[in-house]
Amino acid sequence: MTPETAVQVKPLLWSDGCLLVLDQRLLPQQEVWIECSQVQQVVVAIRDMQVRGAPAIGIAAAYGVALAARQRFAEVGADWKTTLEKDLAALAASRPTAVNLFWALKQMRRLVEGLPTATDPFAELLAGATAIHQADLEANLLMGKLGAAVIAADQERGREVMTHCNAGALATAGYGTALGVIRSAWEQGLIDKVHVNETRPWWQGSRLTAWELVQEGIPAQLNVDSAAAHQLKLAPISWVVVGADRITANGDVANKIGTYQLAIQALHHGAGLMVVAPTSTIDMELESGDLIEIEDRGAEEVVYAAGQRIAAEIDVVNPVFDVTPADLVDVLITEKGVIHRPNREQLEKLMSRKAMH
Ligand SMILES: CSC[C@@H](O)[C@@H](O)C(=O)COP(=O)(O)O
Repeated sequence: MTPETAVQVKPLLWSDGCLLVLDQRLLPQQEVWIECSQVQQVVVAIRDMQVRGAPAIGIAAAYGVALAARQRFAEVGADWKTTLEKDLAALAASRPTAVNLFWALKQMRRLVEGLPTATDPFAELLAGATAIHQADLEANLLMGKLGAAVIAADQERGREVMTHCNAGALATAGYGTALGVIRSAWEQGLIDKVHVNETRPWWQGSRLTAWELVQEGIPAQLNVDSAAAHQLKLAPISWVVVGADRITANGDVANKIGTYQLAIQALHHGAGLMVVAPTSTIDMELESGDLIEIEDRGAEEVVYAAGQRIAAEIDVVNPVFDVTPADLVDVLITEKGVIHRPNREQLEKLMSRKAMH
Protein backbone atom coordinates (compact mmCIF):
# COMPACT_ATOMS: atom_id res chain seq x y z
CA MET A 1 0.00 0.00 0.00
CA THR A 2 1.43 3.39 -0.95
CA PRO A 3 0.93 6.36 1.40
CA GLU A 4 -1.41 7.80 -1.20
CA THR A 5 -3.72 4.79 -1.10
CA ALA A 6 -3.38 4.45 2.67
CA VAL A 7 -5.10 7.80 3.20
CA GLN A 8 -8.76 7.43 2.42
CA VAL A 9 -9.96 10.94 3.11
CA LYS A 10 -10.23 13.35 0.22
CA PRO A 11 -11.83 16.74 0.91
CA LEU A 12 -12.49 17.52 -2.77
CA LEU A 13 -13.76 15.27 -5.54
CA TRP A 14 -14.73 15.98 -9.11
CA SER A 15 -17.72 13.87 -10.10
CA ASP A 16 -20.44 14.10 -12.75
CA GLY A 17 -19.56 17.64 -13.79
CA CYS A 18 -19.61 18.96 -10.20
CA LEU A 19 -17.10 19.71 -7.48
CA LEU A 20 -17.95 17.77 -4.31
CA VAL A 21 -16.76 19.34 -1.08
CA LEU A 22 -16.63 17.40 2.19
CA ASP A 23 -18.28 19.81 4.63
CA GLN A 24 -15.62 20.52 7.25
CA ARG A 25 -17.89 22.59 9.45
CA LEU A 26 -19.19 19.22 10.63
CA LEU A 27 -17.41 16.12 11.87
CA PRO A 28 -15.72 14.43 8.89
CA GLN A 29 -17.22 11.08 9.92
CA GLN A 30 -20.66 12.49 9.16
CA GLU A 31 -19.54 12.55 5.52
CA VAL A 32 -21.74 15.41 4.38
CA TRP A 33 -20.81 16.35 0.82
CA ILE A 34 -21.75 19.67 -0.75
CA GLU A 35 -22.32 19.67 -4.50
CA CYS A 36 -20.97 22.71 -6.37
CA SER A 37 -22.16 22.91 -9.96
CA GLN A 38 -21.91 26.72 -10.07
CA VAL A 39 -19.00 29.00 -9.24
CA GLN A 40 -21.09 30.89 -6.66
CA GLN A 41 -21.35 27.68 -4.63
CA VAL A 42 -17.57 27.38 -4.63
CA VAL A 43 -17.25 30.97 -3.41
CA VAL A 44 -19.61 30.16 -0.52
CA ALA A 45 -17.80 26.87 0.22
CA ILE A 46 -14.50 28.73 0.64
CA ARG A 47 -15.97 31.75 2.45
CA ASP A 48 -17.93 29.62 4.93
CA MET A 49 -15.10 27.11 5.43
CA GLN A 50 -16.89 24.08 4.06
CA VAL A 51 -13.49 23.65 2.45
CA ARG A 52 -10.51 25.12 4.29
CA GLY A 53 -6.75 24.83 4.53
CA ALA A 54 -4.55 26.80 2.15
CA PRO A 55 -3.87 24.19 -0.57
CA ALA A 56 -7.47 22.90 -0.62
CA ILE A 57 -8.80 26.44 -0.97
CA GLY A 58 -6.53 26.94 -3.99
CA ILE A 59 -7.64 23.67 -5.60
CA ALA A 60 -11.33 24.47 -5.02
CA ALA A 61 -10.87 27.92 -6.57
CA ALA A 62 -9.24 26.36 -9.64
CA TYR A 63 -12.27 24.09 -10.15
CA GLY A 64 -14.42 27.17 -9.49
CA VAL A 65 -12.85 28.90 -12.52
CA ALA A 66 -13.65 25.90 -14.73
CA LEU A 67 -17.27 25.91 -13.49
CA ALA A 68 -17.51 29.67 -14.06
CA ALA A 69 -16.20 29.40 -17.63
CA ARG A 70 -18.75 26.66 -18.37
CA GLN A 71 -21.56 28.89 -17.09
CA ARG A 72 -20.37 32.04 -18.86
CA PHE A 73 -19.79 30.31 -22.21
CA ALA A 74 -23.31 28.87 -22.04
CA GLU A 75 -24.71 32.33 -21.27
CA VAL A 76 -22.77 34.66 -23.57
CA GLY A 77 -20.70 32.51 -25.93
CA ALA A 78 -17.63 34.31 -27.27
CA ASP A 79 -17.88 37.03 -24.58
CA TRP A 80 -17.16 34.50 -21.83
CA LYS A 81 -13.74 35.91 -20.91
CA THR A 82 -15.21 39.34 -20.12
CA THR A 83 -18.00 37.98 -17.95
CA LEU A 84 -15.60 35.59 -16.21
CA GLU A 85 -13.81 38.55 -14.63
CA LYS A 86 -16.44 39.04 -11.95
CA ASP A 87 -16.23 35.35 -11.02
CA LEU A 88 -12.47 35.59 -10.67
CA ALA A 89 -12.99 38.64 -8.44
CA ALA A 90 -15.60 36.82 -6.32
CA LEU A 91 -13.30 33.83 -5.84
CA ALA A 92 -10.41 36.15 -4.92
CA ALA A 93 -12.59 37.88 -2.31
CA SER A 94 -13.69 34.64 -0.63
CA ARG A 95 -10.83 34.53 1.93
CA PRO A 96 -7.87 36.90 2.23
CA THR A 97 -4.90 35.26 3.94
CA ALA A 98 -3.96 31.97 2.24
CA VAL A 99 -1.98 32.92 -0.86
CA ASN A 100 -2.61 29.53 -2.51
CA LEU A 101 -6.03 30.89 -3.50
CA PHE A 102 -4.46 33.78 -5.43
CA TRP A 103 -1.72 31.53 -6.80
CA ALA A 104 -4.30 29.08 -8.21
CA LEU A 105 -6.35 31.92 -9.71
CA LYS A 106 -3.20 33.24 -11.39
CA GLN A 107 -2.48 29.80 -12.90
CA MET A 108 -6.05 29.52 -14.16
CA ARG A 109 -6.06 33.08 -15.52
CA ARG A 110 -2.94 32.26 -17.55
CA LEU A 111 -4.78 29.28 -19.05
CA VAL A 112 -7.83 31.43 -19.76
CA GLU A 113 -5.67 33.98 -21.59
CA GLY A 114 -4.31 31.30 -23.91
CA LEU A 115 -7.74 29.95 -24.90
CA PRO A 116 -9.79 30.97 -27.94
CA THR A 117 -13.04 32.83 -27.30
CA ALA A 118 -15.08 30.95 -29.90
CA THR A 119 -14.99 27.45 -28.40
CA ASP A 120 -16.16 26.04 -25.08
CA PRO A 121 -13.23 26.48 -22.63
CA PHE A 122 -14.53 24.03 -20.03
CA ALA A 123 -12.54 20.87 -20.89
CA GLU A 124 -9.19 22.66 -20.90
CA LEU A 125 -9.86 24.57 -17.71
CA LEU A 126 -11.04 21.41 -15.98
CA ALA A 127 -7.79 19.74 -17.07
CA GLY A 128 -5.88 22.71 -15.59
CA ALA A 129 -7.70 22.43 -12.26
CA THR A 130 -7.17 18.66 -12.18
CA ALA A 131 -3.45 19.20 -12.78
CA ILE A 132 -3.25 21.62 -9.82
CA HIS A 133 -5.13 19.04 -7.70
CA GLN A 134 -2.79 16.19 -8.70
CA ALA A 135 0.37 18.31 -8.30
CA ASP A 136 -0.66 19.13 -4.72
CA LEU A 137 -0.92 15.44 -3.87
CA GLU A 138 2.49 14.72 -5.37
CA ALA A 139 4.04 17.71 -3.56
CA ASN A 140 2.56 16.49 -0.25
CA LEU A 141 3.97 12.99 -0.68
CA LEU A 142 7.40 14.40 -1.42
CA MET A 143 7.29 16.87 1.49
CA GLY A 144 6.26 14.00 3.73
CA LYS A 145 9.46 12.14 2.92
CA LEU A 146 11.68 15.24 3.15
CA GLY A 147 10.23 16.26 6.50
CA ALA A 148 10.51 12.74 7.93
CA ALA A 149 14.20 12.73 6.98
CA VAL A 150 14.70 15.91 9.00
CA ILE A 151 12.93 14.31 11.97
CA ALA A 152 15.10 11.19 11.60
CA ALA A 153 18.23 13.34 11.71
CA ASP A 154 17.27 15.29 14.82
CA GLN A 155 15.27 13.80 17.68
CA GLU A 156 17.36 15.20 20.46
CA ARG A 157 14.46 15.77 22.84
CA GLY A 158 12.58 12.58 22.04
CA ARG A 159 10.20 10.80 19.72
CA GLU A 160 7.10 12.99 20.04
CA VAL A 161 5.82 15.87 17.91
CA MET A 162 3.16 18.56 18.31
CA THR A 163 0.90 20.01 15.63
CA HIS A 164 -1.56 22.88 15.43
CA CYS A 165 -4.74 23.35 13.38
CA ASN A 166 -5.33 20.87 10.55
CA ALA A 167 -2.65 20.74 7.88
CA GLY A 168 -3.73 17.24 6.97
CA ALA A 169 -5.44 15.26 4.25
CA LEU A 170 -8.55 17.40 4.83
CA ALA A 171 -6.62 20.61 4.06
CA THR A 172 -4.93 19.42 0.87
CA ALA A 173 -5.49 17.08 -2.07
CA GLY A 174 -5.63 14.25 0.45
CA TYR A 175 -2.32 13.61 2.27
CA GLY A 176 -1.36 16.71 4.19
CA THR A 177 1.57 19.07 4.63
CA ALA A 178 2.38 19.00 8.37
CA LEU A 179 0.33 15.82 8.81
CA GLY A 180 1.96 14.43 5.65
CA VAL A 181 5.33 14.68 7.41
CA ILE A 182 3.85 13.18 10.58
CA ARG A 183 2.25 10.31 8.59
CA SER A 184 5.51 9.61 6.85
CA ALA A 185 7.51 9.76 10.12
CA TRP A 186 5.02 7.37 11.74
CA GLU A 187 5.23 4.92 8.82
CA GLN A 188 9.01 4.94 9.19
CA GLY A 189 8.81 4.25 12.92
CA LEU A 190 10.33 7.61 13.85
CA ILE A 191 7.71 8.93 16.25
CA ASP A 192 5.68 7.51 19.11
CA LYS A 193 3.08 10.19 19.70
CA VAL A 194 1.46 13.31 18.25
CA HIS A 195 0.27 16.13 20.52
CA VAL A 196 -2.71 17.88 18.93
CA ASN A 197 -3.70 21.43 19.92
CA GLU A 198 -7.48 21.79 19.77
CA THR A 199 -7.20 25.08 17.82
CA ARG A 200 -9.80 27.49 19.09
CA PRO A 201 -12.04 29.03 17.95
CA TRP A 202 -12.86 26.71 15.05
CA TRP A 203 -11.56 23.43 16.55
CA GLN A 204 -9.60 22.27 13.49
CA GLY A 205 -7.36 20.27 15.85
CA SER A 206 -10.02 18.39 17.80
CA ARG A 207 -12.52 18.04 14.96
CA LEU A 208 -10.25 17.32 11.99
CA THR A 209 -6.64 16.48 12.94
CA ALA A 210 -7.63 14.25 15.86
CA TRP A 211 -10.02 12.37 13.57
CA GLU A 212 -7.39 11.87 10.85
CA LEU A 213 -4.83 10.52 13.34
CA VAL A 214 -7.27 8.25 15.17
CA GLN A 215 -8.60 6.90 11.87
CA GLU A 216 -5.09 5.87 10.86
CA GLY A 217 -4.10 4.46 14.24
CA ILE A 218 -1.34 7.02 14.84
CA PRO A 219 -1.02 7.50 18.64
CA ALA A 220 -2.22 11.00 19.45
CA GLN A 221 -3.25 13.09 22.43
CA LEU A 222 -5.46 16.16 22.36
CA ASN A 223 -4.80 19.20 24.57
CA VAL A 224 -6.36 22.64 24.87
CA ASP A 225 -4.30 25.34 23.19
CA SER A 226 -3.26 26.88 26.47
CA ALA A 227 -1.70 23.55 27.57
CA ALA A 228 0.84 23.62 24.76
CA ALA A 229 3.71 25.18 26.74
CA HIS A 230 3.06 22.80 29.63
CA GLN A 231 3.20 19.82 27.26
CA LEU A 232 6.34 21.16 25.56
CA LYS A 233 7.99 21.37 28.97
CA LEU A 234 6.99 17.89 30.16
CA ALA A 235 6.84 15.68 27.07
CA PRO A 236 9.77 14.56 24.90
CA ILE A 237 8.68 16.71 21.94
CA SER A 238 11.42 17.26 19.38
CA TRP A 239 9.42 19.08 16.73
CA VAL A 240 6.42 21.34 16.43
CA VAL A 241 5.20 20.64 12.88
CA VAL A 242 2.79 23.09 11.24
CA GLY A 243 1.53 24.13 7.81
CA ALA A 244 1.35 27.68 6.46
CA ASP A 245 -1.09 30.00 4.72
CA ARG A 246 1.45 32.47 3.36
CA ILE A 247 5.22 32.73 3.61
CA THR A 248 6.67 36.10 2.63
CA ALA A 249 9.96 36.83 0.85
CA ASN A 250 11.84 37.28 4.15
CA GLY A 251 10.64 33.90 5.50
CA ASP A 252 7.87 35.13 7.85
CA VAL A 253 5.07 32.57 8.16
CA ALA A 254 1.34 33.26 8.44
CA ASN A 255 -0.50 30.26 9.84
CA LYS A 256 -3.43 29.48 12.12
CA ILE A 257 -3.77 31.76 15.13
CA GLY A 258 -1.66 30.38 17.96
CA THR A 259 1.26 29.31 15.78
CA TYR A 260 3.30 32.38 16.80
CA GLN A 261 2.98 31.72 20.53
CA LEU A 262 3.76 28.06 19.88
CA ALA A 263 6.95 29.05 18.05
CA ILE A 264 8.09 31.11 21.06
CA GLN A 265 7.22 28.24 23.42
CA ALA A 266 9.06 25.71 21.24
CA LEU A 267 12.19 27.87 21.25
CA HIS A 268 12.03 28.20 25.04
CA HIS A 269 11.71 24.44 25.50
CA GLY A 270 14.29 23.38 22.91
CA ALA A 271 11.87 21.93 20.35
CA GLY A 272 12.35 22.78 16.67
CA LEU A 273 9.69 24.55 14.58
CA MET A 274 9.13 22.82 11.24
CA VAL A 275 6.92 24.57 8.67
CA VAL A 276 5.68 22.37 5.84
CA ALA A 277 4.20 24.07 2.78
CA PRO A 278 4.25 23.75 -1.00
CA THR A 279 5.93 26.58 -2.92
CA SER A 280 2.44 27.80 -3.93
CA THR A 281 2.28 29.11 -0.33
CA ILE A 282 5.37 31.31 -0.82
CA ASP A 283 4.57 34.90 -1.74
CA MET A 284 7.74 36.55 -3.02
CA GLU A 285 5.74 39.69 -3.81
CA LEU A 286 5.34 40.54 -0.13
CA GLU A 287 8.51 41.63 1.61
CA SER A 288 7.45 40.70 5.13
CA GLY A 289 4.67 39.20 7.20
CA ASP A 290 3.60 42.66 8.39
CA LEU A 291 2.04 43.17 4.95
CA ILE A 292 -0.18 40.07 5.06
CA GLU A 293 -3.90 40.69 5.41
CA ILE A 294 -5.02 38.78 8.48
CA GLU A 295 -8.60 37.54 8.31
CA ASP A 296 -10.89 38.38 11.25
CA ARG A 297 -13.92 36.08 11.27
CA GLY A 298 -15.97 38.08 13.75
CA ALA A 299 -17.29 37.53 17.25
CA GLU A 300 -19.70 34.62 16.77
CA GLU A 301 -16.98 31.94 16.61
CA VAL A 302 -15.60 33.17 19.92
CA VAL A 303 -18.68 33.90 22.01
CA TYR A 304 -20.61 30.76 21.04
CA ALA A 305 -19.60 27.13 21.64
CA ALA A 306 -21.83 24.21 20.60
CA GLY A 307 -24.63 26.68 19.89
CA GLN A 308 -24.53 28.19 23.41
CA ARG A 309 -23.47 31.74 24.21
CA ILE A 310 -20.46 31.39 26.50
CA ALA A 311 -19.28 34.99 26.85
CA ALA A 312 -20.63 38.24 28.23
CA GLU A 313 -21.66 41.04 25.86
CA ILE A 314 -18.12 42.21 25.24
CA ASP A 315 -15.97 43.50 22.44
CA VAL A 316 -14.25 40.63 20.61
CA VAL A 317 -11.28 40.35 18.31
CA ASN A 318 -10.96 37.17 16.25
CA PRO A 319 -7.86 37.17 14.05
CA VAL A 320 -7.74 33.64 12.63
CA PHE A 321 -4.08 33.72 11.56
CA ASP A 322 -0.89 35.14 13.02
CA VAL A 323 2.60 35.73 11.69
CA THR A 324 5.60 33.87 13.05
CA PRO A 325 8.81 35.82 12.37
CA ALA A 326 11.32 34.00 10.17
CA ASP A 327 13.92 33.83 12.92
CA LEU A 328 11.69 31.45 14.90
CA VAL A 329 11.43 28.99 11.99
CA ASP A 330 14.04 26.22 12.21
CA VAL A 331 13.21 24.48 8.99
CA LEU A 332 10.93 24.94 6.00
CA ILE A 333 9.96 21.85 4.01
CA THR A 334 8.72 22.38 0.44
CA GLU A 335 8.37 20.11 -2.59
CA LYS A 336 11.43 21.85 -4.08
CA GLY A 337 13.63 21.15 -1.09
CA VAL A 338 14.40 21.90 2.54
CA ILE A 339 15.63 25.22 3.92
CA HIS A 340 17.09 25.61 7.39
CA ARG A 341 16.47 29.06 8.89
CA PRO A 342 14.70 30.50 5.83
CA ASN A 343 15.61 33.99 4.60
CA ARG A 344 15.17 35.97 1.39
CA GLU A 345 18.30 34.71 -0.34
CA GLN A 346 17.48 31.07 0.31
CA LEU A 347 13.84 31.52 -0.70
CA GLU A 348 14.86 33.18 -3.98
CA LYS A 349 17.14 30.24 -4.77
CA LEU A 350 14.42 27.75 -3.84
CA MET A 351 11.80 29.42 -6.00
CA SER A 352 14.06 29.32 -9.03
CA ARG A 353 14.67 25.56 -8.63
CA LYS A 354 12.79 23.02 -10.69
CA ALA A 355 10.40 20.71 -8.85
CA MET A 356 12.07 17.59 -7.44
CA HIS A 357 9.52 15.17 -8.89
C1 LIG B 1 -2.10 22.45 4.74
S1 LIG B 1 -3.05 23.58 5.57
C2 LIG B 1 -1.99 24.85 6.21
C3 LIG B 1 -2.77 25.96 6.77
O1 LIG B 1 -3.71 26.38 5.82
C4 LIG B 1 -3.47 25.56 8.08
O2 LIG B 1 -2.51 25.36 9.06
C5 LIG B 1 -4.42 26.65 8.48
O3 LIG B 1 -4.05 27.61 9.10
C6 LIG B 1 -5.80 26.50 8.00
O4 LIG B 1 -6.65 27.55 8.40
P1 LIG B 1 -8.20 27.45 8.08
O5 LIG B 1 -8.76 28.70 8.72
O6 LIG B 1 -8.72 26.20 8.68
O7 LIG B 1 -8.33 27.49 6.57
